[in-house]
Amino acid sequence: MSSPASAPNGRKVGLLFGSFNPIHTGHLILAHFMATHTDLDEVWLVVSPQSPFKVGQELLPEEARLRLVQLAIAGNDRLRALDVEFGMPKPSYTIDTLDELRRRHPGYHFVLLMGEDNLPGLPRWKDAGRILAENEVYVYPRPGVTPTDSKPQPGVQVVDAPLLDISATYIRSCVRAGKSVRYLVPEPVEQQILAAGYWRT
Ligand SMILES: Nc1ncnc2c1ncn2[C@@H]1O[C@H](COP(=O)(O)OP(=O)(O)OP(=O)(O)O)[C@@H](O)[C@H]1O
Ligand SMILES: O=C(O)c1ccc[n+]([C@@H]2O[C@H](COP(=O)([O-])O)[C@@H](O)[C@H]2O)c1
Repeated sequence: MSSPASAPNGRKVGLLFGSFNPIHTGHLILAHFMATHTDLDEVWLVVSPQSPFKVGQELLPEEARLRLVQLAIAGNDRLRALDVEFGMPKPSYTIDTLDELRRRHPGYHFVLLMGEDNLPGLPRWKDAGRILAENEVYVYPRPGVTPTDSKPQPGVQVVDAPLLDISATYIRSCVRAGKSVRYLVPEPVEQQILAAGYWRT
């Protein structure tokens, strides 16, 4: 990946925005891969209280989702969990958070990360033109996305990485059915899901 022109001193940080309902091994492999196989120094996982595209869908409270993210990334000094959107208006518009993070961390060079399934919908995001003009986007491939769904765009790079057919939807369906999610989520996340009775009660 090319070096940024605008990061003379700052660290290059990837931002993975998500509902994380719950975080799973797909997110973790994506985040760690980006932090270690690209020019990024670290990856921050930004927990969104309310995705504009998932209004009305079942969501654990944001604090519970953040806790699961914190449990999942404990001990990985390349990854960090962010609750910056908790105090911002809902739904959670990524352009507003990018502006807020740039205000808070002027020395950092941010890169937007996403799974390939999000790419076709990106033109419909708030201020999509500005998002693409102001940010590099690194995309992790995802099963089920056909190449015609994601047209090449300047500043958008799809990394070459192992496909991970894991989704939060699938994790929730397993938990609801009383099936094990061992290895699909980290062990502390599984324990917390079971202890709290998420999607069971
Ligand atoms: N298995 C995966 N492969 C590649 N990208 C992924 C994968 N799982 C999640 N992502 C990406 O992580 C980001 C956050 O995803 P999100 O929290 O919505 O998880 P999800 O598994 O897609 O959830 P759900 O199944 O509830 O829609 C998005 O950019 C999404 O594309
Ligand atoms: O800013 C937008 O318009 C926008 C539209 C759709 C999704 N997003 C963000 O993208 C992230 C992943 O969204 P989703 O719907 O795949 O969970 C989440 O953080 C959302 O807030 C942002």
